Amino acid sequence: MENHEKLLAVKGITKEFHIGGVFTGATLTAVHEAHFDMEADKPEIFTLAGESGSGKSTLARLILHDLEPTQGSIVYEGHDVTTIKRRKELMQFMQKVQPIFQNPFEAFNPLKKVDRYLYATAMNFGVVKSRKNADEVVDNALKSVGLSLQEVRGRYPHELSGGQLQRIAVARALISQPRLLIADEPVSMVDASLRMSIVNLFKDLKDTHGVSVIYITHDLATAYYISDRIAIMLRGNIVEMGHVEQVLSEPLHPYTKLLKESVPEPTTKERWREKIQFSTFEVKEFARVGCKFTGRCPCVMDICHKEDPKDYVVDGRMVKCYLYAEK
Ligand SMILES: Nc1ncnc2c1ncn2[C@@H]1O[C@H](COP(=O)(O)OP(=O)(O)OP(=O)(O)O)[C@@H](O)[C@H]1O
Repeated sequence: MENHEKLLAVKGITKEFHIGGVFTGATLTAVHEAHFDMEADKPEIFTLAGESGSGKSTLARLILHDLEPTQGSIVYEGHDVTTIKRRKELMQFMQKVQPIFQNPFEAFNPLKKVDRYLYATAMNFGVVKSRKNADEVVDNALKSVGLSLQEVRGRYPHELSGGQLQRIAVARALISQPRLLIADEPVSMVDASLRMSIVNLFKDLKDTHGVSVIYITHDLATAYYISDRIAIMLRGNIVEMGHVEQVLSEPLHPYTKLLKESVPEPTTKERWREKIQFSTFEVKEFARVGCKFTGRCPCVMDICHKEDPKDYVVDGRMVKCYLYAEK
């Protein structure tokens, strides 16, 4: 693929799901007109954060071409991913944009030696012509995640820790030399004591290998620690987006403020507290006209019930809230 200014441009992407029965069903907008860019010449860690059901995974699946959008486009290095039809194009795209999943134990068959996955990936993407030539490629990928082929060769998943397995999953993703990793809650199933090393690994991949990462999490503490920018999602909408320091130190959207307050101060003991669940609000909030946060917002105004707020730019960050509408 050629060089382009933007690595990724998400343009007004929307995904609706039909829920319930044929006659009694409803439409749930899991992602609503999301847009953001990532620069090609400036690797970054971009976090999508928000409570459960805010649309983070749906947005990730849309970018990965795993779901078809209802509306909008996703442009990777100048190519609209949403129009990919041919397998060859899909393989070229997958080579450059790789997913990392939440549960490393599910990513590997317990009856299969883990190195086989790495060799198969090298072959499938045509990185090497034969398995005989793959040792160096596999070893290099493992070394980028702090392991080696010698340590991993011939071992089954149960012989490795969750942290090691997640590293191997990252190594596997690196074999095709991707420019973008999409990591959906990559540390939440990993033992607490090993999480920081995985989080640091993403930072290291960005700094030393120029790999950009879309990091999806509930956890604002790790988001703060590794991200360059952050987008806060609420019921399918990106409600605040900007530099992580700015958004999390001085949040503007009342929802970002609430999320921040739900997280304890990042003492080493408590920083990993995970889920922020508000699931009883979920269905009501998705169906709400106007801002989805009106039922919980301490600053709610009449206008908020009537129409979706626009994206306002305040001090270089985007915030979707009438409090910041130009007077
Ligand atoms: N295939 C589907 N059919 C119907 N509804 C779906 C489907 N996939 C997701 N949803 C709904 O879309 C909304 C957003 O879900 P999504 O998984 O993207 O949120 P999330 O922020 O990633 O949550 P979590 O952190 O719990 O994974 C939820 O209400 C979910 O139930």
